Amino acid sequence: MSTELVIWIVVVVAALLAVALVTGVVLSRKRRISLTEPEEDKPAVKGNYQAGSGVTFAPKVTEPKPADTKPADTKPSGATAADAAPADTAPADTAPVETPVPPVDTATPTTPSDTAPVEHPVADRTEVDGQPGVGDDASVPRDSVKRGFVDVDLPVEASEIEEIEPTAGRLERLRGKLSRSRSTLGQGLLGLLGAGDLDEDSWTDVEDTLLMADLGAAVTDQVVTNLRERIATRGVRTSDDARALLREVLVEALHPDMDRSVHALPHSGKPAVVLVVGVNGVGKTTTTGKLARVLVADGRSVLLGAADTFRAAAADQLETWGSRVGAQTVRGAEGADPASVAFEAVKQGVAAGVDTVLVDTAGRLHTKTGLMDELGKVKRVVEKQAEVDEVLLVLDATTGQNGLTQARVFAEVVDVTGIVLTKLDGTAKGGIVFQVQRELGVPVKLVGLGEGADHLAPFEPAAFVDALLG
Ligand SMILES: Nc1nc2c(ncn2[C@@H]2O[C@H](COP(=O)(O)OP(=O)(O)OP(=O)(O)O)[C@@H](O)[C@H]2O)c(=O)[nH]1
Repeated sequence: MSTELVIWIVVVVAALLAVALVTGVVLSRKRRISLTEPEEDKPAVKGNYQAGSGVTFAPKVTEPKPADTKPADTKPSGATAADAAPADTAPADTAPVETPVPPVDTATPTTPSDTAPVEHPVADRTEVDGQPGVGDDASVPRDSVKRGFVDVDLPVEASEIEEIEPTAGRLERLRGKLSRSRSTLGQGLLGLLGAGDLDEDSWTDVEDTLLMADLGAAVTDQVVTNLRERIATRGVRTSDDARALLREVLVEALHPDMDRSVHALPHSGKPAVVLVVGVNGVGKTTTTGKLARVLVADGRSVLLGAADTFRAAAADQLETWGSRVGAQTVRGAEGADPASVAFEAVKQGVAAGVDTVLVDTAGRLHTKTGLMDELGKVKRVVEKQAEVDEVLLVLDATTGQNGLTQARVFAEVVDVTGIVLTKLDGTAKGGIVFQVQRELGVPVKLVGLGEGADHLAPFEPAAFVDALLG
């Protein structure tokens, strides 16, 4: 073999090696590029991941109370009829419970009609804590078929409270809530009066029934005297006659002519200011929230003042109500001077031109004179900004005589202009309504008939007596 041939062989081999080397490098690069391609697809995967964060697709659901009103755009696309109603649910004294829902792909919206929902293990799980369970994929595999929208059934409570009930006729609709008082007072009295001729013992039983229902001695005297007179002059032949007479006398005792309108509308270019006062736990914050809800439903703008700086949770609770109805809440630091918070709330309300400022005050014990003086200070300080139009004293109907004692002390400190009697649903002593009005000479304007957001009713004497008599 000649030297020249050897050289050619070496050159050819070297050339082949070079070609192989270049090909190997190119193939290796190509492989790397193909690995990066899924990275470019990541936005779709990322989209799914974000959807599962709970921000966009986690409607708040509260039990047993109303949840926050969320802007419409936070509702899951493809929401069900239940979703479509305002997510305004959530009890005030309970922090709203966030219920994550399974992630829904927003990157490529589809509808159930064009893409049949595809089963997904996470969606099927009942405990939807947002984390994959054993056997689940950590995320939706990229190559899996995209799911359509998932219909999420909200708890029944949530959809029930989502619609704001009109206030007119609420007492009639909620009359069932007075069943305990009806069975003791209404049915007891009807039974006695409908039994025919009444002897002294029967009248004593009538008196006892009225006293047991917390009408108090003075109102009981008045009712019995009126009943005896009218039965004597008109006569009672049927149970319907007895019912009509009893109704007449009880309605009269409730002074139906009293002005029960809540003074919560603006005047003189300034918002109306309503102070909500009462001792701890009677339902002030709840009532403030329910009232805000009613005002907003009537088209009024409301600002809430969380002047209960004594209990931090009260401000949170009020703020929750505020967010549910779209009302701003002004609050101070825990332990701050309640008067300064009330002052600031009214100042901001005036500046913002709202219709009503509702101030929830601290529920101080009436035995603590200094603290009660503080309430007087709240009123005086607020009045530097705007007139206080209404001071609503909230009383818990289940506390009976104790509630009356509280009422007297509050009436000494501030001019109470209206009474809200709460928790009438939980007592057989609905007769407290009669007594409290007589004691204070102030009308019961609103009654609380449950913990639900719409369980606040304007007080109407005739409807109340009808509910008691069944
Ligand atoms: N059944 C029933 N419960 C009510 C009613 N009104 C309020 N409540 C409940 O009473 C409890 C106390 O209500 P709050 O509004 O926190 O009372 P508060 O007076 O603001 O209490 P403090 O902030 O401690 O002064 C809550 O569990 C309410 O849900 C009512 O009309 N009926």
